[in-house]
Amino acid sequence: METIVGNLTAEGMKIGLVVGRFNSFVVDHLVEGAVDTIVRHGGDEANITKVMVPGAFEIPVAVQKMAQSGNYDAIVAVGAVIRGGTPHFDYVAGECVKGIGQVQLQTGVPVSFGVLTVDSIEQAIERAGTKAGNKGEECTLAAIEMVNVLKQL
Ligand SMILES: Nc1c(NC[C@H](O)[C@H](O)[C@H](O)CO)[nH]c(=O)[nH]c1=O
Ligand SMILES: CC(=O)[C@@H](O)COP(=O)(O)O
Repeated sequence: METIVGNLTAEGMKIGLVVGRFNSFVVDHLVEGAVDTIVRHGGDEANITKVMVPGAFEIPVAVQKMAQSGNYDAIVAVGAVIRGGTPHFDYVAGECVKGIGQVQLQTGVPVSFGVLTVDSIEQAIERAGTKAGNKGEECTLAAIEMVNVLKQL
């Protein structure tokens, strides 16, 4: 049986980082985790292109344009959607994840989902570098691995 596994070296990779600015007090830590992960795995910070958009709803269109450019080996999307008192959360989070998934399949460019979808600020803080890890770090590792997996297919 042949098993294909992607290693976690980011050497030579050009990575797009699309950042939903909403809830920046949390998202800034996701960005830190993403950049730190790329550098710690052999990537060059000079090869990261960070794009700021207003919120999670705008992430997919920026991801799409970057993926279609052919200039990036992978794209990492980070943001934080925190549930409020109305159904708005469902629409924002739903469109974000659907759009990102569509771009990945349409372009073949690995796009990792590092957008927190949480019920409280506390849950967001826990997943932005405290007791539940850093979603920016996790999704960046996934992006790096997928670049190295897809190269072998
Ligand atoms: N409530 C959150 C938003 N809302 C803003 C939308 O993402 C979008 O920017 C606006 O509807 C204009 O099109 N965005 C988040 O990223 N996180 C939230 O909790
Ligand atoms: C995710 C959201 O859009 C949310 O933060 C908005 O809060 P609300 O539902 O109370 O308007």
